Amino acid sequence: MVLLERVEEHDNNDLEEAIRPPIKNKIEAKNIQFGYQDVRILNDISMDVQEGEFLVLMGPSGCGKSTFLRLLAGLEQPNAGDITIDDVSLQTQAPDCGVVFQDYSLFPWLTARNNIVLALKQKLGKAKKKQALQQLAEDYLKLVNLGHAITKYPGQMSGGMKQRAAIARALAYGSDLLLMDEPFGALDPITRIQLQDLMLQISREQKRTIVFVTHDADEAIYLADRIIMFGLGKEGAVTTSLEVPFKRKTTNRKKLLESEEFLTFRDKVYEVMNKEILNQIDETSLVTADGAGI
Ligand SMILES: Nc1ncnc2c1ncn2[C@@H]1O[C@H](COP(=O)(O)OP(=O)(O)OP(=O)(O)O)[C@@H](O)[C@H]1O
Repeated sequence: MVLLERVEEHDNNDLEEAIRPPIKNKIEAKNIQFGYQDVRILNDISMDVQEGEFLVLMGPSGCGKSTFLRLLAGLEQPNAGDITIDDVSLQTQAPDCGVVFQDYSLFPWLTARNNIVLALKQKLGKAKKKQALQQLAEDYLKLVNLGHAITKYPGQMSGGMKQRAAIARALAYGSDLLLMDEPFGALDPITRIQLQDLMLQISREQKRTIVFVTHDADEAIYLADRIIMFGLGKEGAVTTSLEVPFKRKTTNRKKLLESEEFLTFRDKVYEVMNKEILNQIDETSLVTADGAGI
């Protein structure tokens, strides 16, 4: 726990307390319903996320994955049902979570370090020593291998670097939960692989609870302890849970992706995905312009 050791050096109990990684962070969503006006998006969704679990959400476009993340982040309230973290309802206490989207969302006028210092200030309030916050921000940037870029502005960084900085900021900001909505969707394949490995390292070393949305089955299987597939039921989203049946990979990535167990499980994921997609097409697309079936 490099960061904690470093914080202890700062001799600042408040700061240490505030950024200490979580001890518990079990999430439970029970009978969640959510919609906009008359349109039902989520229908009776129940699931849990275990402490330290890497949960991946998949499913066809528009089925409500991002909406569900927004509920987990406390940005929207369910119309019915409840979400709790360690038995505390999000209706009574907002979650302490960091969020990473596809589009980096860094402040362009701040350096990488100051983007994180700002997040730490928002989290910790004022009256924290500036030097301690800067040091901590640098430590988070080193954690994501950006130690060489602490004074760079977003405009001077590649997409991969910006996304690393966004991950560092989310880690600094949220300690209960890390929510990631297609965070690597805009990156080239090599950078994407590097950041997947970074996320596995973070998940392993920091024991964060992570909920991650992707459309990429290989990425999902490589990262997840469990995959929850959203599908479009008649009344809104329904889910299927798929436990990844092999242990987290300290092994060689290429070997893993070519292994029998990986390929067999991928077939199963595709089967569920295809079923959901075909259901959606049945209900929406197989109709000609004059309303007749094809
Ligand atoms: N602010 C809003 N007002 C009305 N409808 C919305 C709003 N935001 C999202 N929706 C609708 O809610 C549904 C679910 O959207 P959401 O973004 O959660 O899906 P998704 O599964 O994340 O899709 P994708 O994979 O394409 O990102 C969609 O039909 C979308 O049009």
